[in-house]
Amino acid sequence: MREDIEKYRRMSGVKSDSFQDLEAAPHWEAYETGVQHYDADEYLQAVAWLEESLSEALSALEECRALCEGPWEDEDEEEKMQPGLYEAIAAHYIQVLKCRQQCVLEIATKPGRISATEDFIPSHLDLLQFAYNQVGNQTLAAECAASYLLFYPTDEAMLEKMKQYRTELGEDTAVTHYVQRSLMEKKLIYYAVEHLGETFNDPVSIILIFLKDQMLMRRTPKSLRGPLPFEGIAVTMDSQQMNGTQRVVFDRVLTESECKDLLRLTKAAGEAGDGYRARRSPHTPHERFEGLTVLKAMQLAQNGDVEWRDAKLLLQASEKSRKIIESYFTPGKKLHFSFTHLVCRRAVDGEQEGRMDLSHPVHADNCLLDPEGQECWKEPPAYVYRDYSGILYLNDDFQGGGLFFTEMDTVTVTAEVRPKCGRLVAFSSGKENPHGVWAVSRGRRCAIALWYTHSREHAEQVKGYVEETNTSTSNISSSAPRAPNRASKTADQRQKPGLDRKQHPKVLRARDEF
Ligand SMILES: O=C(O)CCC(=O)C(=O)O
Ligand SMILES: [Fe+2]
Repeated sequence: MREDIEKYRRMSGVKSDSFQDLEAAPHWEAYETGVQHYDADEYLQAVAWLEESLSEALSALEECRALCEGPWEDEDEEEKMQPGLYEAIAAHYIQVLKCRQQCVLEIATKPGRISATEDFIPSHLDLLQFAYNQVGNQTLAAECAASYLLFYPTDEAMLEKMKQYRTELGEDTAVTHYVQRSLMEKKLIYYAVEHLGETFNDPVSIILIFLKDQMLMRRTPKSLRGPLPFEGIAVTMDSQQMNGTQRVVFDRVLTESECKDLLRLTKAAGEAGDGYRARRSPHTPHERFEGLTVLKAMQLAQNGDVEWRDAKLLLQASEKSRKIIESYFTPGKKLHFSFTHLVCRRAVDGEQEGRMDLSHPVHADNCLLDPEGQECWKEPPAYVYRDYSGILYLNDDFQGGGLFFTEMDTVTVTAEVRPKCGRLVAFSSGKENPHGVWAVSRGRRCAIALWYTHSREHAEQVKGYVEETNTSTSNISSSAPRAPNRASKTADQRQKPGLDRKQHPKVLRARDEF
């Protein structure tokens, strides 16, 4: 392509302005220039560029929205949705609304990237608010703060700033219009979800969190969490106690004897050598990995290499965890297995002295974490279809090996979980839950790592086995007594992992174990 362009350039009559970049996104160029000035503390220039970017972004949004009016994109859907005139009109209108909502993602996607930058519009307001304040324009700073609060009405830091501005406040009318219109569209779509059997995956959930909560509160005033499908399981820590969102720790999912049986199976896993794509030490040379998939366990059982009972127990434990996580996080919405892996990490003797690394570097399970850009790119090679993650621990007789959650910076630890037999930690697989594992410095740490998806296409192919064992799942440790609540860490107890404890790679990271 470059050569072609050079060839055209050499042709007589072709001028440089004859070349037009049809993919150009002026708001992105302005945004990046604005952010560069902002980072260099050049706030006057930052303000000019960011204002330009914001107004370009809003007009790109209008253009995109205008293109949503039009014929059906999906003819199959058209056929499906033709029961009557009113229904057809409603379905068409809902499609237009969904398309318009999608536009927010389109403008927030940097040319050349697949996934959108989260909070693109609000982040303009956040930066502008600070920059205006720096250049002494409190009125405009306050306007930006007020506009930002339209997106995040309860953001404490911004509310605090608003108090400080103590000035005659206005709101940026363009942004007010944008937010109100978006809210109205979401309300209509949600009406359709509730009454017309539509489904909707909100592309931008910021306003939605607020809106959906209000709507759900009306219907289910008490708790949004579903009841657990098994007796005897304790919720030891919830999201709030873990200083995050969509995180939970359950205890007593397995009994001591079930853990023992599963640990017996891990011995076979070590021998079978089915660890992380045959790499013995995918994350650190100081530990050896041994892994066993459900399918492999079944094959080994078929060959008589392991006990059927143990292989079945692996499947039952996985299915039990799936049911618990589904009913806790997504009551009424099916979660499929996406991948299940019985994994042990064994400290290599004589390799622990002066060790600085982690057993598993900080990562998110469905996106590529970019701590510097405070982004997590939901694009391949990440396993983007993973929606929830679970880890069911089997033992605690090892040193180190705690699971920890961090902020997006990958260094500020917000919660820690000490593995032990029967403890299941579960969390949503996205950027809200970066996590890692401290070095295992002595012994062998075993757990069943579980990933789940809402997407049927990405469901793990062990369905037949699951159905076969489904009826007996409820037998495993379903009547154990409840465990006592465990004290949680408060926000001010958050710690930064010391540099002596880990390395912080600065590059984009994919989960690289398979
Ligand atoms: O074993 C653990 O505690 C976490 C492992 C993990 O995060 C992963 O495999 O993605
Ligand atoms: Fe993970």
